[in-house]
Amino acid sequence: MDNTFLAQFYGKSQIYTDIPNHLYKDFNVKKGLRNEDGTGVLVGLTRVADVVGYKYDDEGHKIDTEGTLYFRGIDINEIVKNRNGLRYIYEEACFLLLFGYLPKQSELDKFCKILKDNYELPDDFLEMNLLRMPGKNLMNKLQHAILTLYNYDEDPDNTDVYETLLKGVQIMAKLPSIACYAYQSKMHYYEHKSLVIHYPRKDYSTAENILYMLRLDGKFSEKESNLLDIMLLLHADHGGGNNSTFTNVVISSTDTDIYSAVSGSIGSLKGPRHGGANIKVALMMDAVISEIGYTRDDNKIKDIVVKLLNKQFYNKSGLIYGFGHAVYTISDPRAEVLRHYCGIVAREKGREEEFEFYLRFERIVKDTLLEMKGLTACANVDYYSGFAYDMLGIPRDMFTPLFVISRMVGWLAHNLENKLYDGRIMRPATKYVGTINEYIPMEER
Ligand SMILES: CC(=O)SCCNC(=O)CCNC(=O)[C@H](O)C(C)(C)COP(=O)(O)OP(=O)(O)OC[C@H]1O[C@@H](n2cnc3c(N)ncnc32)[C@H](O)[C@@H]1OP(=O)(O)O
Ligand SMILES: O=C([O-])CC(=O)C(=O)O
Repeated sequence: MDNTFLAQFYGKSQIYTDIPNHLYKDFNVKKGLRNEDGTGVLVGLTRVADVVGYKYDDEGHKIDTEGTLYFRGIDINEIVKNRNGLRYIYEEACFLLLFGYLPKQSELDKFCKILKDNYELPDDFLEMNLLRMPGKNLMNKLQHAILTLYNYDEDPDNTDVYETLLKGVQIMAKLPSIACYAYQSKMHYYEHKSLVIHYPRKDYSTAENILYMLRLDGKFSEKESNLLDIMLLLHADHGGGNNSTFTNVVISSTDTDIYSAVSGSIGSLKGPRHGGANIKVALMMDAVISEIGYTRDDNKIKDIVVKLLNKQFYNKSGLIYGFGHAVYTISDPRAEVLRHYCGIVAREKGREEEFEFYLRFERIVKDTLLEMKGLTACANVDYYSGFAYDMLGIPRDMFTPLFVISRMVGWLAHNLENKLYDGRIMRPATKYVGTINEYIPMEER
């Protein structure tokens, strides 16, 4: 495509289209839907999850606190701590998020059975949509696959709340197979690897099936599936304000089908400032480690951190992926859990040197962000998740798709809540700040 003219039009357009930055302040526009103090503009009420990173003192000043994440009022740390050998901790969290209470064993069994009965994909779906049409990016492929599921639904445009629950649970159950097969298909087509297709097993949990479907020999240890189960739990929801969940609710508020809304959420989660940060962290750490190795020299690490912030290294975005958060400043509770597990697994797998480097890098990034940008920022969930997945032998292509598998339940829970208790089409306003112009006939321009 010859872009010369487009470049010329684009260059000329800026005289006509420019919006001076001060106007945002003049009209009190909340850029990024944020208040002056960085907190999010209130756009809804929820009882699904609470993301706590600050409180207000008596004078109304924002005070940063350690991060806490509650699912239906229960601290996620309590869920992780009380695991007690349960194989279905993620499924238990799904029940909790969807129905608001902790299931009795019999209720959890019934819920898991519904998921298991829906694990498999419709006839010909695997062949027609995944094997014959491999995708070079799994997130885009997931969007495509979800939109295609619409065609297999007899009543896809039914947006009734209960129907949405049924459809959503079916999507949740099928996502692990879709993602794993999309990965296998990509590897086979683009990398000429052997095509591995294991059908999901009904005696396996979501976490177990993912490991089973990804591995050639289908084998995994209990420790590995336990860690993945916890990771799925940690990613399952993050309140109504995170970009992909908000996207879901915005799209659904038009009363469109759930397949369109989920596809939109996947598009949002792919972004490197959101869920896609987990791949960026892995790539950034590759670049850092190949430059300075697992050095214990803080100065060398600081130099590279400064270069990252000054847009002189890696992708020159100026961002350090895996750090910072819209709500958490002092700590992201999910990163705390993951750091703990990464330490344990790294020792078992002989990867202590790498883990210690991650710890040092984390400390220096935090100090440098404060020093250079005045920003109190912590490692977020995406900083340690890739390292953990890597130790589980999970390929990078699957990092963000795993987030989708896990977060689907959060999207669904907020979608249902919004349908039940808000239900109005989302329609904020923008202020026109251009001029009013005459239409000039062609011969006079
Ligand atoms: C699952 C998740 O979505 S967790 C988040 C995953 N994303 C990442 O890890 C990407 C890196 N982090 C970021 O881009 C940001 O911290 C976000 C998107 C997570 C949050 O963004 P915001 O809430 O807008 O950031 P915040 O208001 O705290 O940032 C203020 C300033 O600090 C900068 N900043 C924030 N995080 C970082 C970072 N990781 N590296 C460098 N600078 C940063 C911002 O660019 C901004 O600078 P500016 O005023 O010069 O433009
Ligand atoms: O809350 C956010 O903005 C991003 C996040 O951590 C998540 O969605 O898990």
